[in-house]
Amino acid sequence: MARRARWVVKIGSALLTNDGKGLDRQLMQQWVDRLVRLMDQEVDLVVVSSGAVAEGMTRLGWQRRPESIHELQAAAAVGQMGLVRAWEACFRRHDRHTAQVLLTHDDLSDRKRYLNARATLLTLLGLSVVPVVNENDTVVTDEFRFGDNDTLAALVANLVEAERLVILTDQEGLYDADPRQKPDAKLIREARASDPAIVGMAGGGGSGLGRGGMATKVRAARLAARSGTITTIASGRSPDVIEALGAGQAPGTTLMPDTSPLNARKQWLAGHLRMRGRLILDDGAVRRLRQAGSSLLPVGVVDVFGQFSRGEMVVCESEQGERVACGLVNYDAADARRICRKKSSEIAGVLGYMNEEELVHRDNMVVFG
Ligand SMILES: Nc1ncnc2c1ncn2[C@@H]1O[C@H](COP(=O)(O)OP(=O)(O)O)[C@@H](O)[C@H]1O
Ligand SMILES: N[C@@H](CCC(=O)OP(=O)(O)O)C(=O)O
Repeated sequence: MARRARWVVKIGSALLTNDGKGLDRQLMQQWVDRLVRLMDQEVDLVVVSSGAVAEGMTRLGWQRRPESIHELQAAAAVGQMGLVRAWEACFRRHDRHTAQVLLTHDDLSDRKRYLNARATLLTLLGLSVVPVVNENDTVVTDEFRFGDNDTLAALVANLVEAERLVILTDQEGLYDADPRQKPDAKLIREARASDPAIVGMAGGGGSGLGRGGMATKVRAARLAARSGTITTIASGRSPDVIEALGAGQAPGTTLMPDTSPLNARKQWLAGHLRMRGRLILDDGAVRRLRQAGSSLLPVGVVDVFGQFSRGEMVVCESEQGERVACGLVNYDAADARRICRKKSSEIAGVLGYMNEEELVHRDNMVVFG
C-alpha cells in the first residue's frame, strides 16, 4: 500500500504574531481548518511553528527584541507555552492531538539522536498526531543554533522525507528583489532550488520579528531538495493557499529539486557518513534486500565486524565479499553480534530490550545496483 504523503508546513513569526501584536488565533484557526482538510486527503502533517520569542515579548510587555541571548531565551520559554496552547486549541476543535517537539542542531547532526527523532516523528504521524516543531531556544548556544526556522523545517523535511515543504510567510513568495524595498519587484513562480540566480534575489530578514528573511528560505529549499522535497514559499495571510495546494495548484513560488527522492537520499546517505562496520549477510538476506525491498533483520546476518554505535553507517556484504548495501544501524556492534542469526522475536530476550526489530531499516538503507 502506498504511504500517505508527508508535508512539512512552516509558519514564520511575522505572520503568526500579526507583526508582533500577539498570536493571531483567528488566522491560526483558519489555517488549521484547512490543514485538517489536507490530512483528510491522505497527507500527514508536521507543523514547524516560529513565534515563541515574539509571543514571549508580547506576554512580557517588551516592545523591542532584546539583544541579550538569555533574555531571548527567557522570552522563548514564556512564549512557547502560549504557542503550543494555541495550536493545541485549534486542532482540538477537530479532535486532533498535537505534540510539542523541540529540536536543536545537535539532535539532527548526531546520528543516534537523528534516528530517535525520526522514529518519534514517524510514530506520531502513525498515530495521526500533528507534531508542532520549534527550535529548543532555551538550551541552544549561539554557535549551534539554527536561528531561523526555515533551516529547521528543511531538516525536518529531510528527516521524514517529506514530499513537500510549505513555507508560509508575509509575502506572496520569492520576488526578484525585496518587495519592501522595491514595490515593483516581480514574483518568481517556479525555479530550480539549485539555481544560483535565486540566491542573489533573496535579502535578509525584513520584518524585525523573524530572523531568516528570504535568503534562509531559499537555502532551506536547497536543503529540502536533498530528500527530493518540493518547496513552496507562499503567503500565509490567506489560508486559501493551503486549499490551493491541496487541490494541486501552485500558489506563490515553487522551488523544484533536481533529483528524484531516491537519488537524493542515496546522495545524502552516501555523502555524509563514514562506514564504521561491516555486516555479513546470508544468501537469503541478500536476495530479500535486492529483490523484495526488505529491511535487514538480524536473522539474516551471519557475522559482524568493526566497532560502531547505534545510528552509525555500516556496509552490508554477501558471504562472497560483494557490497550489497549500506545504511544506518539500529544496534551498536556488541549488541549486533549478540543478536545476529536470531529471530526478531528473540531480540528482547537476548538483550533485555528492543529498539527496533530490524538491524537496518529499509528507509535508512541504500542498496547498490
Ligand atoms: N526577494 C525577496 N522576495 C520576498 N521577500 C523578501 C525578498 N528579500 C527579502 N525579503 C524579505 O523577507 C521577509 C520575510 O522573512 P521573515 O521576516 O524572516 O519572515 P518569516 O517570519 O515568515 O520567516 C519579507 O517580509 C521581505 O521583506
Ligand atoms: N525559534 C524562534 C524562531 C526563530 C525565527 O524567528 O524564525 P522565523 O520567524 O521563521 O524567521 C521562535 O520561536 O521565536
